[in-house]
Amino acid sequence: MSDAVVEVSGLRSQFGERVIHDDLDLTVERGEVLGVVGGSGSGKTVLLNSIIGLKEPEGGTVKLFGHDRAELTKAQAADIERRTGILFQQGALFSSLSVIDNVASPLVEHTRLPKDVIRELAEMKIAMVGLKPESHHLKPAELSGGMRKRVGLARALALDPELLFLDEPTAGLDPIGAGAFDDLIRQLSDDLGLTVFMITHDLDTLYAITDKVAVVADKRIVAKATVQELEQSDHPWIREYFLGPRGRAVRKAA
Ligand SMILES: Nc1ncnc2c1ncn2[C@@H]1O[C@H](COP(=O)(O)OP(=O)(O)OP(=O)(O)O)[C@@H](O)[C@H]1O
Repeated sequence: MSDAVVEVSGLRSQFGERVIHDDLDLTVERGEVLGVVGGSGSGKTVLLNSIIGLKEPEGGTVKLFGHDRAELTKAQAADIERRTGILFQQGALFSSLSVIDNVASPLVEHTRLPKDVIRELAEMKIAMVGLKPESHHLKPAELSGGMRKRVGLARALALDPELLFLDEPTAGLDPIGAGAFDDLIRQLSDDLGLTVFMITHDLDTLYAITDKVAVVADKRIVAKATVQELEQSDHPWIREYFLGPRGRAVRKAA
């Protein structure tokens, strides 16, 4: 039996007349770290939004943990929300809340745990992403971009999700910060068995931590394979991406 955590079949997405996805299929297996790449405007974020329920598909089905999104009961929707963590591109932190309150917010919303337990759990998550206790009382505006991403990740992990969505997690980080963030995600996946769906433009990330890479082009997923397999692809966009100058530089360094 397949152990798919995400199953997208025949997805059609449109804005007015404009078709973004047409008959798109994608499966994400349990425990997999999947990179999602594609040209600018190819529909990666729209795909993410369709999977997490921020965009209603115009056709096809999206299943999470075996449940069709279109047929969820309220209880199932809440259960899926609890089992899913999301790190948006800009971190999407609450600017008026401190680091610890940001990380605690999903616990406050989704559990009835006592305050001190919530605090302890939030502190654990903050430590897990490599931030020091001194950061607890800082506000998002007082943090560097890399720290903000870590806080966003700690918040995404607050409810111990099985499935984590990341939208360009290393964008805006310097190469050393990005490398450290990659290592952290891989380690979390290995230690906690997390399934990761990660949109990225970062070739270093793809080579360093993904099990498979899905390529969005021509309104569908044109390939889902390892980076080594994609290097052999005949698809023009994939060839340019992996075998162009940037791809060559990354492979040389690897
Ligand atoms: N709310 C919206 N209304 C109309 N068009 C939209 C909307 N959201 C996205 N689009 C269009 O859908 C297409 C896909 O957008 P999407 O953000 O998914 O691209 P992307 O692959 O994530 O790009 P990038 O790598 O540049 O972030 C784009 O052409 C965009 O203009």
